[in-house]
Amino acid sequence: MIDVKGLTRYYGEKRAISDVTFHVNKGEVLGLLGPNAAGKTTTMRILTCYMPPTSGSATVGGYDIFEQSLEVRRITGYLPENPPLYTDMTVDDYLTFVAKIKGVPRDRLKKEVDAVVEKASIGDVRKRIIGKLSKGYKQRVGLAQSLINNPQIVILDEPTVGLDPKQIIEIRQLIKNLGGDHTVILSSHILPEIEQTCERVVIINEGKVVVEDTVENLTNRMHGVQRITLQVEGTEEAIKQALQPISDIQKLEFNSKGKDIREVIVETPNDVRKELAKAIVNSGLGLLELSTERFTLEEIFLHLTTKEEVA
Ligand SMILES: Nc1ncnc2c1ncn2[C@@H]1O[C@H](COP(=O)(O)OP(=O)(O)OP(=O)(O)O)[C@@H](O)[C@H]1O
Repeated sequence: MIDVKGLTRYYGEKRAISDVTFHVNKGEVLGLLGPNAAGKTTTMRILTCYMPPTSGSATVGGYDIFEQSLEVRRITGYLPENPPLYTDMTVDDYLTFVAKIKGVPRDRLKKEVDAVVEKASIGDVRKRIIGKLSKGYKQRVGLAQSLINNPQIVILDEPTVGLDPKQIIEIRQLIKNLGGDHTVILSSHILPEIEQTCERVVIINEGKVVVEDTVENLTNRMHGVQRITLQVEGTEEAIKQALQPISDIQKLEFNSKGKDIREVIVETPNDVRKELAKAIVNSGLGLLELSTERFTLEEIFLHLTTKEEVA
C-alpha cells in the first residue's frame, strides 16, 4: 500500500533522513519508532506530500508522491504533531469546514461529519468550542479531521504526546481500531505504544532505518541470547571466580541487593542454568534464586540503536 525507496532529505547542509526504505501492507498499523530528531516527522511530511525529498521515491496507494501528489493527498489523512485546529470554532463547524475543503459534496457533509465524530468518539463535545476542550479531546478532533473522506491511508505523527495516561489509552485504542479499514502509519518514541498498537515496526535512528519487522519477530530475534538472573549470597569476587569455568558467558553484570546478596545477570547463547547452579553451590555460595527472562522491545531497541550485534 505504501512503498518507500531510498528517501533522503537535506535541510541545507543537514541530512535529516538518509536512504529510508520500507513497506506498509494494506490494512496494517505500522509503527515508525525512533528517538527525538530521528527523522520521523520528515518522513511523514514527505509521504503526505507536504515537502519533497532531496532524493528517493515513494508510492502511496499506488500513486507517486512526485507525479501524483493530488491523488496522494486525496487518499491520505494526516494528523501532524500539532494539528491546525481553529480554536474559536465548534467541533461540528470545524469538521464541516475541513470536509468542505476536502471536497465532500454539500449533501454528504452532515453524514461525513457524523461518521468521523463517531470514529473519534467525540459525540459529547461536538457543539463545544475547540479552544475550551481538554488536550485529549483536541487530539481526538485532530484525529477526526484526518479521517474525513474515509481515507485509505492515515498518517499520525506522535498522536499521544502531551496526553494524560487515561487519554493515551483511549487514543491508542481508537488508532488500533482504524487498522483493517485503513492503512495506518503511527510515529512514536514510546516503545510500549508501538508494542500495544502496531503489528509491524520500522525503527529509525539518526535518519536511517535500523530494522523493519513484526514486533513478534523482533522479540524472537533476541531468543538467540539467553538472559539468566540469579540472586546469590556471596561477594562479587567469589561469584566471578565460581563462574569462571563456564564458557560462553557474553555478559556478566552485578547489582547489590543488600549486604551480602548480589543480583547476577548472565547473558549467554546457551541454556547454562544447570551449570550456573552447580558452580555456585559447589563453591559454597548461597543460591537464593534463578530465573530466565524475555527481552522487551525496549531492550531490543537499545541493542539495535547502539549498534550492538543482535544474535
Ligand atoms: N525545517 C528544518 N530545518 C532544519 N533542520 C530540520 C528541519 N526540520 C527538521 N530538521 C532536523 O532534521 C532532523 C530530523 O527531524 P524530524 O523532525 O524529522 O525528527 P523526528 O524524528 O520527527 O523528531 P521529533 O520526535 O523530535 O519531532 C533533526 O535533526 C531536526 O533538527
